[in-house]
Formats: sequence, structure tokens, C-alpha cells
Amino acid sequence: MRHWRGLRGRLTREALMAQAGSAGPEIGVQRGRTPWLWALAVLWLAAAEGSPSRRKWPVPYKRFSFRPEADPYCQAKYTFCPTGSPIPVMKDHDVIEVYRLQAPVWEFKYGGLLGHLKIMHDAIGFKSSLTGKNYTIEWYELFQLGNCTFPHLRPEINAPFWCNQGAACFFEGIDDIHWKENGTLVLVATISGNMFNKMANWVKWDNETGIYYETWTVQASPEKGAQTWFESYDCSQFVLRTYNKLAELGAEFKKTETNYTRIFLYSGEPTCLGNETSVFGPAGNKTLALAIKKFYYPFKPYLSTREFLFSLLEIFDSVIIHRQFYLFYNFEYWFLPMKFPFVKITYEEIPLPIRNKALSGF
Ligand SMILES: CCCCCCCCCCCCCC(=O)OC[C@@H](O)COP(=O)(O)OC[C@@H](O)CO
Repeated sequence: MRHWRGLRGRLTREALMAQAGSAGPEIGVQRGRTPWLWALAVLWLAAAEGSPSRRKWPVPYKRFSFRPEADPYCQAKYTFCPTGSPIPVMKDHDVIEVYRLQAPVWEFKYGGLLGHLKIMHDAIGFKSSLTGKNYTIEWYELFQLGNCTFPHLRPEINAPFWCNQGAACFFEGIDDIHWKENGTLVLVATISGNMFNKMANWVKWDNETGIYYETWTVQASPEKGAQTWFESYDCSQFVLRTYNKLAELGAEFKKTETNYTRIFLYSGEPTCLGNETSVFGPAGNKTLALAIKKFYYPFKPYLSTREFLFSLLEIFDSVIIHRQFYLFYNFEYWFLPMKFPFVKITYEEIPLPIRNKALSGF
């Protein structure tokens, strides 16, 4: 059994789909049925050897002109942003403290359990000196992490169905116990009311245009400086974007270590396979469509213990043995030629940003 990994260079969508069209769903694995196609692919790769990919990496996260209504099929296990409120307009001369908030994911359900694995959720707290009121802003999934990581395979719909929206939630109050008990609540900056108001306007734009959650960070290897193929778009990325916006507005951050959770996939150069229409539509490649759905099938939720254990074996077979992963990014499907160590959860420092001195009005 041979894998594409023995051949250097990048596979085009056509080569992968052609391979799929002849060899059946296990793309990238030679089954001895298409030697001529295999030779063609080898010749193509030899010709392409060393030709640098023309694509810009990492793939830029796609923003949209507006946030669509969520599909009623998507059901939240826990209500999104139950105590949400509009962001208030602060007095320009107000002095507002900015807090880094971090707690284990799903702490409300599992306490500090995931904190032991450093699987952490991030948010930002604000406290107004003029009013004494404090606030929390956090960015997370409308329909929980599993729905943002894997799709639903609905019998009545040919394409995988995603409930992967993520959004910002702003509400009055900071739950000190929630953040302090197993995580972090620390002052990181002090800003003016004017800066806060400008940040608030940016948050509204960011929230209206950045509409989907992406769990995975995809890189070529765990080494520092390795090529990043895709960045995640999750709670921590929102906090980082907001800190950067505040620094751009002139905020000066304290010197404190800030670590964040990321879950990595390691792969060779990804290949874009197309979107829902081009892959799963009437003119789509039926075998590729089947291969993608076959890949996602073991990830479906609410399995029995026996089904779950069997699914783990299927996932191991796809990702580790056959070194295949289908990523959904920017509402397109990507083939990832997986590499050792395949998957890794990290909790590493991403330093607080440097102030933009040109704009520091505070
Ligand atoms: C199907 C799972 C695939 C494997 C994923 C393994 C862990 C990956 C962690 C990535 C970082 C997650 C950080 C993040 O975006 O957190 C958002 C959200 O999941 C946090 O959930 P929460 O319930 O703790 O907090 C949201 C809300 O309840 C707080 O008020």
C-alpha cells in the first residue's frame, strides 16, 4: 500500500480527484487498479518537483458582508450568550481597566478537568472607573465545539451540513469566581473611554463579518517557524485580535505572560477540493464527495460506547494509517496529507502586543 507521502511536491485538486475517480474513496492510497494514472501523477509531480506553490499561506480567513441567520436545524445544547447586552458608550475621559480572563473549557460542566489538559477558554473583562460597572466579552460557538469541528451527515442533504457559527458575546459583570477558581483574571491594560468606544465599533464590524468558528490550526510541522497552512478562529483568536486593536489605538499592555490553547493538525501542503456546490453538486465528483462523507462519518456525535470505540479505530485508520484529513475552511473542503505527529494540543505564549506610540492619546 503506497501513500502520496512517498512523493514530494504538491498534488493538484485534479490529481487527487482523478485518483479518487478511479481508485474509489480511499484517495491517496494505491490499490493496484490504476497504474497508468499513478504513472501520470508521478510524471506530473516530477515535472512539478520543486516548483514553489503559487498559493499564499496561510489561507486568509474569509470575512462576509453580513452574518446570516443560523439555520433552525442547528440546535444549541446551551443557550448562546444568555445574558448578552449591547456594548455601552463610555465617556471619552473614563478610565477603563482591561482584564485577561481565562478558564477551562466547559468549566461550568466539568470544573477544572480540561484545565489539567490546558484546554482553556479566553475572554476579556472591562471595569469603568466612572460608573464602577464591569463587563465581559467573549467569542465562542453558537452550537458548541463539536458542531464547529465536524459536520452533520443528513440523509436528505447530499453535502455535509455545518452548524459552525461563532460570535462575540458582551454582557454586564465579571464572574470572578469562574475565572479565578481554575484560571486567570489579571489586569493587562488601562484605556480611556474613547479607546473603548473605538474598540467597541471595531468589535461590531469584526462580529458581523467573521461568522464561523475554526477549531484547527494546521501547520507543516511542530517546529518553530514551520509553514502555517490555516489559522484557527476561536475564542483565543478573538482575544488576540481585540488586544491588537487596543494596541493599535494606543493602549499600553503590562508585561505579563499570556498562554493560549491551540489544537494543531500537521500536514503537507493542503489541496483545495472545492466548495459545497462544486464537490457535492450535480457536476461534482461523486467519489470524492463519498470519500469526504466517509471521512466525517465516524466523528458524528452521540454514539454508543461500542460505536464510539469502533469510530476511534476508523479515525485512526483514516488520519494515521492513511494520513488523510478533510478540513472545512472558508466554506471550502481541503485535503490535508497528514504527517507525524498528526494532532497536538499546545498551551503556548503569544505575547501581548506593543503599543502604537503614534496614537497613544491616553
Ligand atoms: C470535537 C472536539 C475536537 C477536539 C477539540 C479539543 C479541544 C480544542 C480546544 C480549542 C480551544 C477552545 C477555546 C474556545 O474557543 O473556547 C470556546 C468555547 O469552546 C468555550 O466553551 P465554554 O462553555 O467553556 O465557554 C463558553 C461559555 O459557556 C462561557 O460563558
